[in-house]
Amino acid sequence: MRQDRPVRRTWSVVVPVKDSTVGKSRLSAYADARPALARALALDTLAAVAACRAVGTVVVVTSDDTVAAHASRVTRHVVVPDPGGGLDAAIVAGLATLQSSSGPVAVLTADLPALTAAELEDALVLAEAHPLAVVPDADGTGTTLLAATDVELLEPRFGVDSLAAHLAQDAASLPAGPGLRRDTDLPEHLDVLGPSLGPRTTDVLARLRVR
Ligand SMILES: Nc1nc2c(ncn2[C@@H]2O[C@H](COP(=O)(O)OP(=O)(O)OP(=O)(O)O)[C@@H](O)[C@H]2O)c(=O)[nH]1
Ligand SMILES: C=C(OP(=O)(O)O)C(=O)O
Repeated sequence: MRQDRPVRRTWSVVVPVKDSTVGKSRLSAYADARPALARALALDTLAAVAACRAVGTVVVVTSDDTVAAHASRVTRHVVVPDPGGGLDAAIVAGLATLQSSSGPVAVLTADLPALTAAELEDALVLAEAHPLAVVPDADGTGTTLLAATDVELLEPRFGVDSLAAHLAQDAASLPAGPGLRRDTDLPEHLDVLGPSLGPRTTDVLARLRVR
């Protein structure tokens, strides 16, 4: 039973969130609702992270005012301004706030609206056994979680074909639940997740339906 299992290690988790006014451009089929949807994806992801027993500090790297305001109100959350320069630069800025003494560190993308705290805990417990570990996205080419037992071991190579790049660093590939694997880049990814979507994403999509 997961609830009875003691959590052995507490992870710091870095979550990069692109400004919703420009992020999730591949969801442009949602037209003027895309920014609200991008924000909802991030807030549903962050809710699961905040509820995860294996997570201590959460570092949110963003220039999105709404997401930053939300994160700054949550205990154990730190907001780091997005330095510009893209995803890996944002992650590196988040990692720079942590030290070796911080313990194990993971990077999680913010487009996982069906993620559950239990799925994240399971992956982090598995990751304890490896210096570096990766969770492949549902397409089998990207990365949703990159985890290291020490911050010094983390060299993010997110973007196109990031799974191959992280495996080339000798990251162990971890099994994971569907909410942790299905990043939502395209409208059909939201359709696949359907009833598993978090409440904020579900709400945005429901409002669109009654328009
Ligand atoms: N802080 C920050 N986060 C980023 C940046 N680029 C991507 N991200 C985040 O990284 C995660 C994965 O990136 P993508 O799926 O490519 O997201 P995206 O760039 O918003 O989406 P597209 O415009 O459709 O490519 C998402 O949660 C984004 O919010 C960036 O430049 N800065
Ligand atoms: C950022 C990534 O991919 P995507 O743009 O497909 O979400 C990634 O998998 O590293």
